[in-house]
Amino acid sequence: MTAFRTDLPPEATYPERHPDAPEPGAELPPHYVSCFGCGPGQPHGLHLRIVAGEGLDLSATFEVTADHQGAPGLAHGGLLASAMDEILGQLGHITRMSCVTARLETDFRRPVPVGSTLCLAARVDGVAGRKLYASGEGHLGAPDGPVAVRARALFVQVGLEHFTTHGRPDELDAIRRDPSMITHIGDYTLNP
Ligand SMILES: CCCCC/C=C\C/C=C\C/C=C\C/C=C\CCCC(=O)SCCNC(=O)CCNC(=O)[C@H](O)C(C)(C)COP(=O)(O)OP(=O)(O)OC[C@H]1O[C@@H](n2cnc3c(N)ncnc32)[C@H](O)[C@@H]1OP(=O)(O)O
Repeated sequence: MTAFRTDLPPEATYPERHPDAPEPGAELPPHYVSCFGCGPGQPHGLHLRIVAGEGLDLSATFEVTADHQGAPGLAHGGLLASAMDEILGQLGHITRMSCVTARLETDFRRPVPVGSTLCLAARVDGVAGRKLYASGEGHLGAPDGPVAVRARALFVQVGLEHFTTHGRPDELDAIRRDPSMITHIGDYTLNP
């Protein structure tokens, strides 16, 4: 049988919920105000509002609008993958690991009509060193509705230098002027 690169390795462990993780039921702050997935200051974004679960899990709703079309009246698959990337990536808030997506696998199981609400769920499956394994689904209409999209991902923990080395100076300078544009996870310090 084929082993997928997001299969949990044998050395993976299941981490504790971090004591500084958002309270169960709390809405997560956007990690960056201009993020396409969660940023309130991003006019073209998905504006996902993500809520912490009891354990190493998150939920969110994605209102699918005419702006999200691929085929007429149907959501674009790439945007559905983006929504899954966002909620899976935000699991770093629960483990306090600042991560970037290394691999994202997506199964599209049903078409998602414009006007539908997609109820997203995501959970940590395990951690191995810097690697965080996660999976999730998007349910049509309700949290127990039919599964329209399923995703598994591997995230890799990175330090602040990942962003300061690769990010565009204009945006980095704007954050230095107004650090409230980002939410710190883990060991980020902007002005060491
Ligand atoms: C002042 C500014 C501050 C800004 C901060 C603001 C916000 C913070 C932002 C994000 C974090 C917060 C929340 C996230 C929320 C939303 C989700 C959206 C997330 C994204 O949308 S993020 C964009 C897309 N994302 C990328 O832009 C990544 C590009 N990429 C790289 O930057 C490198 O590629 C990296 C870092 C991934 C690894 O590079 P590296 O050099 O550090 O480490 P290396 O290559 O050794 O990999 C280590 C181990 O992972 C294994 N591994 C790696 N890749 C694999 C693959 N594809 N499949 C299977 N295994 C893989 C290796 O095999 C090895 O495994 P082993 O340790 O067992 O050998």
